[in-house]
Amino acid sequence: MNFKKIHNTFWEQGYVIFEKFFDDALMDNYNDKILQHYGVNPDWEHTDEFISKSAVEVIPWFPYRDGQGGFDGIDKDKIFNRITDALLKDGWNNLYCMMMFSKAGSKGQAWHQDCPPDNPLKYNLNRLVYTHDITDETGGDIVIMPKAHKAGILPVGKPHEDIDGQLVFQPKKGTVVFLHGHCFHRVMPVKKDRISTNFRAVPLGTPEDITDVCVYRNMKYRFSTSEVIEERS
Ligand SMILES: O=C(O)CCC(=O)C(=O)O
Ligand SMILES: [Fe+2]
Repeated sequence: MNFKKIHNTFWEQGYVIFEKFFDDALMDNYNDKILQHYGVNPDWEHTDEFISKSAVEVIPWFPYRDGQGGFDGIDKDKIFNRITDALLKDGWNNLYCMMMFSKAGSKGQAWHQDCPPDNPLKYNLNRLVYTHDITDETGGDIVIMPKAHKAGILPVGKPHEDIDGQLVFQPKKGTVVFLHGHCFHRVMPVKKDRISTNFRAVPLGTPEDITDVCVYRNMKYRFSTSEVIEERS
């Protein structure tokens, strides 16, 4: 693996993608485990105000916070973590591991930045791992605006509207996407139940609550208090 090239691609584009990174058996095992957690008809955890205003429909689960863990096949993978070393050269910590579930027929996730981009040195690194194929049938493509980690704040606009230059991806089982938290991204509407997993990391010295405030095109939202902290128009 050419870690220097990976580093350069990530820092130029704001993301870097690896296909077939994890093997099918591990992904199937984790996919089943996640589905079992959610059960067949999970309830939304966010407030109705958040869901309607943000155009985000996703139910998060933090398995390591529940003391269940159980995803070390990803979390402790040597190459996965060596790539992280290469991206965050001055050291890093795990932030948290978050599983995400979106029901068939739901909106996906509107354009956002995972944290405000006020300080370019304060950000989260998404390490997204896909445990099942994303296809035309499933919907839920991930859309990324390349280089937007250097573009300042996400422009005001309609939550799901296309942005010139956006790239649409359908990650397959075992794909890993390393994505800068300031890089604009969204998830297209979901046609079949969708799972994604995120083993978030942060550079050393980043506050633990870095992702508490998320930037959308129409607002900034604080998850810990479930409130819109700024309307954007
Ligand atoms: O589920 C995805 O593909 C992306 C989710 C996302 O926006 C995130 O984890 O920050
Ligand atoms: Fe995100």
